[in-house]
Amino acid sequence: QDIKVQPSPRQVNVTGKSMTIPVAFRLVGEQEANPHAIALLKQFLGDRLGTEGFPLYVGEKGDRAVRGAKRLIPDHPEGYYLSITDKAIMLAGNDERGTYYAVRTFMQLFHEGHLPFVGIQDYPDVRFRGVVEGFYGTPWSHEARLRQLQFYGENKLNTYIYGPKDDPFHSSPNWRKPYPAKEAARLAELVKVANENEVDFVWAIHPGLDIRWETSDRDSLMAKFEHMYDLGVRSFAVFFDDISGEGAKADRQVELLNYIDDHFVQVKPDVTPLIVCPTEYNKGWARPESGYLATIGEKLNPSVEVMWTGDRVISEITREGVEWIREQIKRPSYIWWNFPVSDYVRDHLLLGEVYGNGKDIAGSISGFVANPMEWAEASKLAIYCVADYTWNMQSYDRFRSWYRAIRAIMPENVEAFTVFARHNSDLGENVHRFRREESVEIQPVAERFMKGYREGHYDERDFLALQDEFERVAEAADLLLIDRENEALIEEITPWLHQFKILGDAGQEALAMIKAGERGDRELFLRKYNHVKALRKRSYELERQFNQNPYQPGVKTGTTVLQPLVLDVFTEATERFNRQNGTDLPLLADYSPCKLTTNVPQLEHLPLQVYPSRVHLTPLLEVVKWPAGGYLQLELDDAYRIPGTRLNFDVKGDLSWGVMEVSADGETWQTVTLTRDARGRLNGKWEDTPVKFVRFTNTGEGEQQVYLREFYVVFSL
Ligand SMILES: CC(=O)N[C@@H]1[C@@H](O)[C@H](O)C(CO)=C[C@H]1N
Repeated sequence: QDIKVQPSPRQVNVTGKSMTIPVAFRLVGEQEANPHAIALLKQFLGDRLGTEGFPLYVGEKGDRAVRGAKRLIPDHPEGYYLSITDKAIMLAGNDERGTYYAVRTFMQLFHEGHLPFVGIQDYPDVRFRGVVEGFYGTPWSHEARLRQLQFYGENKLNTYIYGPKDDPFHSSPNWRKPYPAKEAARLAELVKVANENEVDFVWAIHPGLDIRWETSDRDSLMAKFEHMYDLGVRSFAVFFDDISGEGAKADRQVELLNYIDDHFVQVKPDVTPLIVCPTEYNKGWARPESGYLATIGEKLNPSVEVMWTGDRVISEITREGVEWIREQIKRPSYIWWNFPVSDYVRDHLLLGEVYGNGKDIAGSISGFVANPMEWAEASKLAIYCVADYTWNMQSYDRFRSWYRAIRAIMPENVEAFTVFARHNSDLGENVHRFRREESVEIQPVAERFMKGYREGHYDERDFLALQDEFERVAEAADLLLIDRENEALIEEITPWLHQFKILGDAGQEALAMIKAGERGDRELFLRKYNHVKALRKRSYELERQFNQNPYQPGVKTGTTVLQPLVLDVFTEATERFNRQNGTDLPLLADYSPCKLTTNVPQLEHLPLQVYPSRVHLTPLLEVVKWPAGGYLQLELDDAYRIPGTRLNFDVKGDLSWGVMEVSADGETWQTVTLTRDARGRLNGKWEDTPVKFVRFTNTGEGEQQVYLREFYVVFSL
C-alpha cells in the first residue's frame, strides 16, 4: 500500500507485506536515545511499550542499540533510518532530532491495526524550516502558540521565530526592558514545549525604530538577550526591517551584530547561529549605490544568518533570486517567506495552496520560514504545505499537499472545508500586487455562463453547475459553523463563514431571478430580487461588525469569482426585467468611484477603501520612500464640501517638506494648513470651498522616509 507520511520521505522501500500491530514492544536503547524521542514513543504506545515483546531499537548513530544500522543512516543533519521487518523495528537518527523524526514517521505508519514492512532513509532539504510570527496585528495567543509548536513537531518543522511586530517588548518602546513576570513565565513555557517538539524557539528583537548607536543601547540589548537566555531561549534574531533613519545604517547594524555574535552567541555553549533580518530585505529595495548589502556581505561575521523575502516584499522565491542574493551577502540566504501573512489584506483569509517557489533552491538557502496570518489555526493549511515543501522539494506536489493538509486539520469535515478554502484563497487588490488562484474549478463555468447569458443562450448544464456550487457553499458554511473538532479554528473563521453562507444563498437566489424572469413570473422575480438585496445588506452589516481594524476592516470571501458572478447575474437579470416590464428597479449600490494618482513608486497600486461618505487610503506597513516632487492625489467623483481631511505620517519632525492642497477643478489649487490633533494626527483646514481633488506633494529638496499610516477624506457631513 502506498505509504502516507508527512512530510513526504525521501527514500522509501516497501515490501508490500505488513504485520498486525504487536501487542507489546520491547524498547531497546532508552538510556542513550534522545529523551524527547523516547517520551514521544511512550506517550504514543502507552503501556504497550515495556521490557517484553516485539523488539524496538531506538537511538542515534553510534548508540549500541542501533549499531547494526550504522551504514544505512543518511549522513545529513536530522536524517534518520527507519526499518520495520518481521524481526524488529529500528528507529535510528543521524542525530538526536533525526531520532525524533524517525519516531514521528513511525507513528504515521500505524494504519488500521497494521504496520507495513518498510525501509525508509530520510532527511530534510532545508536546514532551518518553520514559521516566523512576524506580522503586524494582534499577536498569537499563548494557547495558539502552544498548539503551533505541537503542530511543528508533528510536521518536522524545527524553527519558530518569535517576532510579533505589535509586541512592545519585542519592538519599541520596551525592547530594552525584561518581560513582566507573567509574560516571562509564558515564554519559558513556550521554550519548554518547543524543546519537547524538537523546535528551536528563536526570540527576535526589533530595536531599529529608536536604537541609539551607543554602548548604553548595546548593553540594553545584551541584557535583554541574557534575560531571554535565563528563560531558556537558545536561539536569537535581530530584525532591522521596516525602519528608517539612524537604525537603518548598515555599518552600525553590522558592528552591533558582530558584537552580539562575538560576545554572546560564540561564548555561550549552546546558542544556535544568530539570525538578522536586514533593512534591505528584498531585491526591490536593494540599492547598489547604498552599499547596504555589500556591507553585510563583506563585514558581517560569516556565522550570522541573513534573512530575505525574495525579489519583493511579498514574492515567490526563485532559484535566480536566491542565487543573486547569495552573491550579495556572501552566504546562503535564510528565507522569510511572506505567505500566508495577511496583515496587508486583513479582510481576506488565505487558505489556498502553497505554490510558486522553486524546487531547485535548496542549495542556496539555509532556512525557509513562513510569515503566517494572525489567525493561527487557519494558517496551518499553508504551514503544513511549507513543511512538505521544505523537507522534500523535488517530490512536492501543491495539490496533494493541500488536500492532505485539509484532511489533517479538519478530518471530520474535509469536503466542507475544501469548498470553503477553495473560495477563500485570493488576496484581492493590494499594494504588493501579490495574488493567488481562487475558485479555480468553477471559474471557467462562471465565465462561460455569463457570456452565454448575456448573449441570450446559456448552457443549462452550466446553470446547474453554478447552482450546485452555490448550494455547496451554503452547506459548507453551515456544516463548519457547527463543527466542534477544532473549535479554535472555527472561532477564527466564523465571520467569514457567515459571509460565506450569505454568498451561497445570494448566488442561488440570483440564479433563481433568471428563471423567474424567463417564465415572466413577476411576483417570483420581485421576491428573489428583494431577497438578494436583503442578503447584500446583511453582508455589508457583517462587514462593519466583524474584524474591524485600521487597515482593511471587514470580511471578504469569494472575491475573485463568486462575488462578482452574483453581482453580474443580479445586474443582468434586473436590467432585463426592467426592459421587459418598463420598471426601473435599482441595481445594487456601488460606491462612488474615486481615483488615486501618484508618482511615488510604493504608492502606485494602493487600493482605496471607499465608503458611502469617506474614502480611505489603505495604510502601508513599510517605510515609504517619498522622492522630492513626489505627490499623492485623491480625485473624488464630484466636488464636495469637505469638513476635513486627515493625513497621518508617523514622521518625528514636521511636514515642512511637503504641502497639502485642494482644488475644485484640478487647475487652481489652494494650500491647506495642517494642524495636529491631540492624538498627533494631522487635520487639514481651508476656507469653505467645494473640493474634488486633494493632494500632498514633497516640495522639499530630498527624499523623505515616512510611514503613511492614514490618509482619508470625509466628503460629506
Ligand atoms: C521582513 C518583512 O517582511 N517585514 C514586514 C513583515 O513584518 C510584514 O508582516 C510584511 C507583510 O505585510 C511585510 C514586511 N513589511
